[in-house]
Amino acid sequence: STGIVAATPFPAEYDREYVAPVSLGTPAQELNLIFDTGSSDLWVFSTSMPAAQVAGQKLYNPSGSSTSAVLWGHTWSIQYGDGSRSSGTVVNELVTIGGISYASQALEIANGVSAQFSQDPASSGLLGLGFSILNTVIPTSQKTWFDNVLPTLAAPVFTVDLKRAAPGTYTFGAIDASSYAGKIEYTPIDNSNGFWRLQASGYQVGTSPFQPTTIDAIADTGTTLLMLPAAIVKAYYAQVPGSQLHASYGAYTFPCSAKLPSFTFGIGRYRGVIPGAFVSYGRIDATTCYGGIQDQGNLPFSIFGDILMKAQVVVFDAGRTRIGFAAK
Ligand SMILES: O=C(Cc1ccccc1)Nn1cnc2ccccc21
Repeated sequence: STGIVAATPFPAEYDREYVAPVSLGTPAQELNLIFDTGSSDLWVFSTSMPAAQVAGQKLYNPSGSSTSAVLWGHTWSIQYGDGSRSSGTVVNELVTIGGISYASQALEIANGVSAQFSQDPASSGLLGLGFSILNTVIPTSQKTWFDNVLPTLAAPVFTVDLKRAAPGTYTFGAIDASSYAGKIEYTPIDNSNGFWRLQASGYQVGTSPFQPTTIDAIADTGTTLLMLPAAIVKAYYAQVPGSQLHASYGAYTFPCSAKLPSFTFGIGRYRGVIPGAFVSYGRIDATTCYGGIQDQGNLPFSIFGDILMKAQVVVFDAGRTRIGFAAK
């Protein structure tokens, strides 16, 4: 089988996150979830949550589904890199994405979420697309929806085609040859820590010479920005007049009037180009804009988040434990 769903950015012009529809239970309850290659829990806002933690999100109601079955004695609790968190209990439930169904998917029901999630009306939860070793359910960890449907897919892959301020797609089981230009360049991934972790071959700022250097990064659709080593970030903003490491934000900002250079990353001999305009993450006051490229700080790896993803077609190939990039 193959399946395709639209990936819609929120808020419209900031692309802070991308959500896609997931159908849960019988009769179907459709919720918009963040598809997240940086984690491996499928969790949803639910009717078990305190009203104070809900602000516009659609809630999954297990009692309204004839196919939900409590996974007794199982709980989950997750914390993400930005400190956001959620936790709750587990049911087995019918989960369908783009027409592809799995009848007894471990569906994690939230009975508590942190403010970052409560204050985000666009998302009713997350669909983890990382490796199942990262799943937080105890006492027995559960498989992701992608892991569960993998044997039924026409090809053991999913393709991510996010766009800037416009709906893109997640495709399961296929690669749409009309969605990209040229060839897909693949590189092996190390999934031993549960991430889609790769080594890029270097970078280039604007039209400056390419700098060969190994960049150890995870491909993470759940992260908005492109998080890189301090030296690379410094080299980028050195080419942005008026930019600064803003003391109060602890992040690079620049004058919204600045013309941003492109950012190129290497995958082997392939060069992936992120247009300068994609590096503006948004306005923070009348004249100041927030950079889409930021310092990874003390993280053990870089993070190729949505700022990079939206400039490429990215193939997550579980069959051959590799990731592919193509221009579009
Ligand atoms: O948490 C991160 C970034 C990260 C930091 C440290 C190690 C690995 C990844 N992304 N992310 C992935 N899913 C998310 C969901 C909410 C917030 C951030 C989310």
